[in-house]
Amino acid sequence: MTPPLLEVRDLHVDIPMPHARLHAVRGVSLTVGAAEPVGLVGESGSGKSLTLRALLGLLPRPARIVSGTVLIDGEDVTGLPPKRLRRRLTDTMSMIFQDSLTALNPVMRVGDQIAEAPSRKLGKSRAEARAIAVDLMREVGIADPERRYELYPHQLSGGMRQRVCIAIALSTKPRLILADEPTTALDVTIQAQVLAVLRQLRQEEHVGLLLVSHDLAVVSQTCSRLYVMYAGKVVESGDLTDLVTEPRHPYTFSLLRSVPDPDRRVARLLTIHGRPPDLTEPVTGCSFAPRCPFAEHACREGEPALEPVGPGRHSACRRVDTADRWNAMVEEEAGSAR
Ligand SMILES: Nc1ncnc2c1ncn2[C@@H]1O[C@H](COP(=O)(O)OP(=O)(O)OP(=O)(O)O)[C@@H](O)[C@H]1O
Repeated sequence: MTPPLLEVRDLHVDIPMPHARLHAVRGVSLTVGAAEPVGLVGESGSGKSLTLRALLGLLPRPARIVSGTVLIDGEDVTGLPPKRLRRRLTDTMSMIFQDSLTALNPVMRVGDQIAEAPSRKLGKSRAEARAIAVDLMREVGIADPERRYELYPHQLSGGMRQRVCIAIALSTKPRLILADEPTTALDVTIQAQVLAVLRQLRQEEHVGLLLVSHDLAVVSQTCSRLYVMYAGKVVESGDLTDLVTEPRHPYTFSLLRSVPDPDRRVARLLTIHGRPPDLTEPVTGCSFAPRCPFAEHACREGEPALEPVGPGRHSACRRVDTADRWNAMVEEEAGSAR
């Protein structure tokens, strides 16, 4: 069997604080296949960005990787000397950030920023690098690329700037793009256009995608497989359609039921009360139990591991129940509260 393009095993990231240590990523494992679009979802602070940034050695200070293994095409690259490791990672992956304005150099023409990697890393002449940049601009849907090549970031709209960032990410010919909330700063129409560009890259250029978002709608439009993160851990994973139609973890269920769905018969939206646990303290029991509408006494004892719950499906819930039953319980409770 072909190994996945990227495999992460048991990644732990800590953030030393003045009087404590925040265990922000607590044993995340995931895989992304060649040309596969994979989503990483969860609410703010669940450790999605740190997971993504750790992969490219772009952790913000003072966060640091405590342990974990990264495999590319089945080869463990973690033990490579730092320079070779960096090379291997950046040859395979590039990253797109949420804020295109800070990601771009404000005093450099956008075209030159796209042409930089082809000329510096791929050894192309100025003219060749320029031609590559213009092609990339066209590929990501920037009309009139020759003219726009000359513009500075502030002269472009947010959507156009994000396209420039995608073109820069593509300029090193990566096999995988890591995208951290790439559309969060954009309005809905532009968001849809940028997501369409990412989908098209996968289909036409066979570039894999690991997309981080707090927004289930965004990942649902773009990805075929999902990892759901909560309090620094993956609590559920599986095929998008299965996971959305039949969630197997109450956190995923609650996320799905907290947004309006025109296809759903039940009208009531679920609010996830409370806050995630303080990860400077040891987690005892299921980290979601204090907020879980279905938690039992046993859920507060020992943190449940991520276990297989079906073909390609994993869930870290002791009470692997059906969404139908959960829906019925929520409706029943709503009924008795009325
Ligand atoms: N540079 C930093 N210094 C201190 N704490 C940090 C730093 N970066 C992240 N954290 C903390 O680490 C935890 C995980 O952060 P992370 O950015 O990965 O979350 P996230 O799921 O991507 O959410 P968001 O979308 O809000 O960034 C959070 O509690 C966050 O406050």
